[in-house]
Amino acid sequence: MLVLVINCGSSSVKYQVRDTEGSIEDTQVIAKGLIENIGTKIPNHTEALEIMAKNLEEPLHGKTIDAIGHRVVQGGDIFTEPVLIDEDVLQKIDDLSPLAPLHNPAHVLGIKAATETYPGVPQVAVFDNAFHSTMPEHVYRYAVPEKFYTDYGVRRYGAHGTSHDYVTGIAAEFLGINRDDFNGIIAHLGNGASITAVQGGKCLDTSMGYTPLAGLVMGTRSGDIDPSVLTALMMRDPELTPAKMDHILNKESGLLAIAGNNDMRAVVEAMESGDERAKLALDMTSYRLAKYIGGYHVAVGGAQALVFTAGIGENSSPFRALVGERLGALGIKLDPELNSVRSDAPQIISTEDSAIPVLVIPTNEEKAIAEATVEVVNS
Ligand SMILES: Nc1ncnc2c1ncn2[C@@H]1O[C@H](COP(=O)(O)OP(=O)(O)O)[C@@H](O)[C@H]1O
Ligand SMILES: CC(=O)OP(=O)(O)O
Ligand SMILES: [Mg+2]
Repeated sequence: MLVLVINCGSSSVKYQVRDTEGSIEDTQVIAKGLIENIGTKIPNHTEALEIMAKNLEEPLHGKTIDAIGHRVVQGGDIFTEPVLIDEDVLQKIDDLSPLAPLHNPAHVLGIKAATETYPGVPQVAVFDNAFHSTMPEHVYRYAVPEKFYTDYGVRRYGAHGTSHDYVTGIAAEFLGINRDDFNGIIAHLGNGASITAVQGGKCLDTSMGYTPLAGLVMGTRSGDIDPSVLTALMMRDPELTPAKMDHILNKESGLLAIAGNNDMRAVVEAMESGDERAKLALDMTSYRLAKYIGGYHVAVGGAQALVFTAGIGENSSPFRALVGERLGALGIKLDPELNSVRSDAPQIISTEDSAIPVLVIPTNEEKAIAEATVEVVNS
């Protein structure tokens, strides 16, 4: 079966075609690509998907796509497993946009565009929040009046779950631990970044919340902030509308606000050449992450491993080293030599006498989405 996996972000589309060859477990990549600058150089997602379809013509050699799997960040309380997309599902994904304002509107456009480009091909939505649906109530609830929860669904949902789930499975296997017995901490550090406390192979807690704005300091997102900052600023300046505030916290904050750049490579380079703002940004980012690691170590009753994944987690040894330096109290020690090796396979980067192993595991959301898509279409 040929599965097209589409990850529509707010300004980009990542896609992959995978041949499942009858095997759900081991899909092969036939073609992949990334289309950026949607909203600036490319007007909208419809045109982006037209470009994608053109790019795919040659690698597909006239073969047809059998199914399409979409990454969808937010399914709220409605979707906690992959579903076949119909009008009703599409409407619900759209209705959930306040819970993922950067992502869900883009997914809706992507699904509509794919329906036009590939009419009649079954489409499946695979939700980022699904893996986090096992969080207990005392973890996912906020200490605010109950009606916010009952009437408006205000609670922690989490994101990047497809990645956290996939990496959890690989980590347990790599360590030779039965997944159901595995307690670990998974740090998915990309443009958006989140960390998950895994207990018994399931999600116990995660740093993203009602929306993907919460938790860690990210490329352009603030992460955790005292909510009074928002109300105080908005009361002081009438020009600061909720939409503007949302934009500032999601798009103009994080590394970009402190260091003047949202790309980890550039920020590390700036720090190495003595830039004080870059150093502050990296101190803030690594400190926040280390604090979460300490908290989640306690939450899971002692993690058996700490895992780094995604763009920054897999590639930035300097950033991992900064985090590692803050974990001495837990007896966690990185091996500088192992940490400097770039590998496409799972690897250990901690010393032999580190209290727990620290791993780098390349994530593969597309593979997981393709597998889930095949399962839904076949069932
Ligand atoms: N070699 C590298 N060194 C440091 N950071 C990197 C490297 N390659 C990618 N990154 C970081 O990874 C981020 C993108 O991660 P990724 O997981 O692809 O994010 P997303 O899926 O949210 O687009 C970039 O913002 C960049 O800072
Ligand atoms: C949920 C989220 O933050 O996703 P991304 O990292 O792709 O922006
Ligand atoms: Mg990503």
